[in-house]
Amino acid sequence: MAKLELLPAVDVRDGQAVRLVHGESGTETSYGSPLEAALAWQRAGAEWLHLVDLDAAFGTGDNRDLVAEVTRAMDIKVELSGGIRDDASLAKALATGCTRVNLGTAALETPEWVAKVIAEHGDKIAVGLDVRGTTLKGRGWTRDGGDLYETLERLDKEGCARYVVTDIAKDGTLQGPNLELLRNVCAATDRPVVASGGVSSLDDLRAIAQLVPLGVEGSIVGKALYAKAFTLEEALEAVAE
Ligand SMILES: O=C(O)c1ccccc1N[C@@H]1O[C@H](COP(=O)(O)O)[C@@H](O)[C@H]1O
Repeated sequence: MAKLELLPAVDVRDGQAVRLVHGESGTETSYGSPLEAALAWQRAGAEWLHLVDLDAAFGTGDNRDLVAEVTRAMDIKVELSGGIRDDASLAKALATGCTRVNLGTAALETPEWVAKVIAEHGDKIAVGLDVRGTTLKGRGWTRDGGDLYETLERLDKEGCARYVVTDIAKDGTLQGPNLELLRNVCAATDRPVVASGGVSSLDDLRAIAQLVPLGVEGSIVGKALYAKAFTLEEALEAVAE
């Protein structure tokens, strides 16, 4: 059985590595330098980094130069997201050397552009399906963007390579992942799925790893690592079993 990939997260707001609760602006807990956080995950054995420019996602400015610096400093694969919504922001993101980008709002608001960049860049493009219930959310998770399964069907037809599925109700809460949502999305698409939101324990990661045969390829881990619920080394060992 393929191993579950783990993607430790570094979310950047106002130049700092932060965690939010339910993705809500104003709930930030700060964890210092994004570069130091990213290097710490790399030293601990991460093969991937999930790097988010939260200001760009919220429309409160951006940390583009900083996330580019962090990406360039990494020897590991980087999934870059936040505010990648047009040709200029996509070109800048891809120029960092990241392995892939994750598009959120654009997939909801400018579907023609997303279809075009999927056709041009293939698996360098993932789409983030950030949901409350089955309603997609864009613009810093503040604006409704349509139905999850209708959008998934459209993106599948356009050749989208993979999806990053976040249950907003779980994100940053340490309440455990939404396994039912992950199972439902895997049943609706044959593309790989990266799970996001709610991981609180090594048992949560083992439960997500059980979904690998269904199509779950990886899991983002954020708050649990920063809150020291377990170490990244322990997490990597747990999913290697
Ligand atoms: O990751 C978060 O906590 C988060 C919170 C609120 C908004 C967005 C968040 N994350 C990432 O942002 C991108 C979406 O950015 P955009 O809509 O394309 O500008 C999404 O991929 C999430 O990874």
